[in-house]
Amino acid sequence: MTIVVENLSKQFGNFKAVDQVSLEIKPGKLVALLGASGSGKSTLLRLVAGLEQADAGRILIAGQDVTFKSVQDRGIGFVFQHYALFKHLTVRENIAFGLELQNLQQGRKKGRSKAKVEELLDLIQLQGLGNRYPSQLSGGQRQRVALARALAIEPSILLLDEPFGALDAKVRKDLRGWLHRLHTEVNVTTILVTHDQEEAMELADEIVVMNNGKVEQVGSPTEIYDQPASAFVMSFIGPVNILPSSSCLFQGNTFNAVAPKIFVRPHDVVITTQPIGAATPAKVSRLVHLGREIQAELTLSDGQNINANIRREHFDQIRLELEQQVYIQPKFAKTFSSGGR
Ligand SMILES: Nc1ncnc2c1ncn2[C@@H]1O[C@H](COP(=O)(O)OP(=O)(O)OP(=O)(O)O)[C@@H](O)[C@H]1O
Repeated sequence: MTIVVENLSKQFGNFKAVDQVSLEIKPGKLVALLGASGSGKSTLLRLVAGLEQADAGRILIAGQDVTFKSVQDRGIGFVFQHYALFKHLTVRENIAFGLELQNLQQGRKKGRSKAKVEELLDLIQLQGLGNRYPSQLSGGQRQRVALARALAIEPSILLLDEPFGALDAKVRKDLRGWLHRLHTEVNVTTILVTHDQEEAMELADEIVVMNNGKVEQVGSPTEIYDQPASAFVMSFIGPVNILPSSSCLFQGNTFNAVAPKIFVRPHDVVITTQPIGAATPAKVSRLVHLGREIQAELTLSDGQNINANIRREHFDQIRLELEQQVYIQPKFAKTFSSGGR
């Protein structure tokens, strides 16, 4: 179902947590709200859920104005980082919980949930663990059960607030792959709140970058990375060197712009061991081995530091060493008219 948010605002005291946000989320898409802590992501999600009341603006779900509708009337499934499973219920009972409640409300017989619960156990790949209690599961398994519980009522929208936030990096990565497959299968319109840009890049059809309660940019992961709309987006998504335009790196090349700051991605810094063209001399001050890439910290003659990422094969060819003199050139650089806000 399409979700439309129009000029939505929410204040806590004098603090604008969500400030005139407008968005359109297309049916079946997975959209990530990405931003630093305190940027208003969770508040926006809670407004869509109906857990907070907006001060101004409207929320439309499938064309219906739900701004003043209760949580129950919005047909939404939630998974929060700290929204624990019921400890005294088994996995099966946890998944069935919302369904049983629905049966009760709609005057239907119990039992109806059985087949649905088995189907969901299949979907989350925990077929053998239906009779376990939450304390007998790993953190990743618990979050999968939480997702199955949210999906059980066949929500028209799924809202996920840092669903893998408390888990370690390896489990998070596995669950990301799993959530991607699950979303392709059930295809429910989903909003995912995360502060993890890798998670957003990997999972989302579209990313909404938030900053200070406002939307900085909406776009596909590629658009956000390759065509950042602002200095904030460029520095928030992916590593970047931010240098004054007076830096010696830009003398003698076309990147010497009028903007006060110039942004260069570490993989756009070309390193050679011999002087070529307008390349600037620099010294290797640190080498960090990141597996397939090596991060070289280089010091320019004006004392500025700049990071360059070098692919393993290239590194093996040029064989850099600490304190070595090299020559660097930006392959690509970007400026913003606001001057690096
Ligand atoms: N109930 C509340 N009362 C007062 N201030 C609040 C309340 N809820 C949120 N805030 C404030 O609103 C701002 C936005 O909070 P929100 O939780 O939406 O941010 P977030 O981007 O989700 O951050 P995080 O990633 O840390 O969860 C924060 O400064 C927060 O302190």
